Amino acid sequence: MRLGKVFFQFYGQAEHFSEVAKMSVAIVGAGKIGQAMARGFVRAGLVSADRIISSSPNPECLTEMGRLGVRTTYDNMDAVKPSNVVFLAVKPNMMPTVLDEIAPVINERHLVVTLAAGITIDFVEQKLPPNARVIRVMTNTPCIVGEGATIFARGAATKHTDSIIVRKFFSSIGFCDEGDESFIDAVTGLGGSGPAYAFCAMDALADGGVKMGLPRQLALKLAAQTLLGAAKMVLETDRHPMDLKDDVCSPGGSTICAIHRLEEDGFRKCLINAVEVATLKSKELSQQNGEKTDIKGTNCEKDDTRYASFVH
Ligand SMILES: NC(=O)C1=CN([C@@H]2O[C@H](COP(=O)(O)OP(=O)(O)OC[C@H]3O[C@@H](n4cnc5c(N)ncnc54)[C@H](OP(=O)(O)O)[C@@H]3O)[C@@H](O)[C@H]2O)C=CC1
Ligand SMILES: O=C(O)[C@@H]1CCC=N1
Repeated sequence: MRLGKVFFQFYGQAEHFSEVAKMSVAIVGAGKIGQAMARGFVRAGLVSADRIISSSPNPECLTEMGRLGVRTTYDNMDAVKPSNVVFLAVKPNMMPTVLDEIAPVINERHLVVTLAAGITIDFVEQKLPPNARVIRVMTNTPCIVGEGATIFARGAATKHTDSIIVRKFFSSIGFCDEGDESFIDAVTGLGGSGPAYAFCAMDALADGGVKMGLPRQLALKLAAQTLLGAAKMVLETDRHPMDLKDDVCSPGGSTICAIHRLEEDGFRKCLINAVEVATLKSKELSQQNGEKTDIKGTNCEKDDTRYASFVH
């Protein structure tokens, strides 16, 4: 009996996995993250480019998608109607318009996957027909090279198989796990925005190398490879980062002097604050609940009183 159940689960999942390759995929919004996902899925061999159709009013974005072999359209309905999985990759303030537009054609065949920061599952469900299957995802641009970090949360009408499908998509382009929706704003502040912090760190490290006489290209390569190596050690050794840090700090050596300087200059505090303000910004988008979302109008600078208690 138990073995039968295991067999059922295995073959049930395997069937869904192979079915993903046969699915028709819409990516509504052909911008940075839409393109990164499309590239990632195609590069991973999960779906062929011709099974993806992407819509956007932006001709340059569509040209980029077209270069991947992805079909393109200016009309969201052309993308959504024939698809099984619909990724919504437009800015949060466009979500109400796009949801109103696609709602009339969404039915039980569609799995709607929303990527918009701060837009809740509840908001999307309210805009779509009853029982629409909605999954909220937060991912990041390294999915373009198969190293994304994705957490997803399921809506009320989704089934276990929908989880399997989303997991299959995002596991093909990096780490993916299911989490509570209440995590998603913090996931945005850390994982969604995090690549930007890492790119800034890399550039600054390279500047340091250049200041000390290294050629720019070599400095950048060293900075990138060093962050990659450090990340791999954390992921593969199961040791705490501070323990790994200790191995680098020779007694009386150069690294401990640099660590002292980083502490004096508030390096760790800066990163904690960055994750905090990005999370709060994402939460603020949730509170505005889409319709009133105005990214440009929001000031999350250090002197903004809304953030004053969090940014020291
Ligand atoms: N960038 C990232 O790293 C991540 C982004 N996200 C989320 O993904 C979403 C997209 O972000 P991002 O890719 O950075 O943004 P972009 O501005 O790069 O892309 C948005 C795309 O949507 C298009 N668009 C605008 N209006 C419509 C419409 N009515 N119908 C269809 N397409 C439309 C835009 O065209 P045009 O340029 O003409 O406006 C553009 O092609 C956001 O909600 C963001 O929160 C989530 C995770 C990571
Ligand atoms: O900056 C943003 O709002 C989006 C969400 C996470 C990454 N980019």
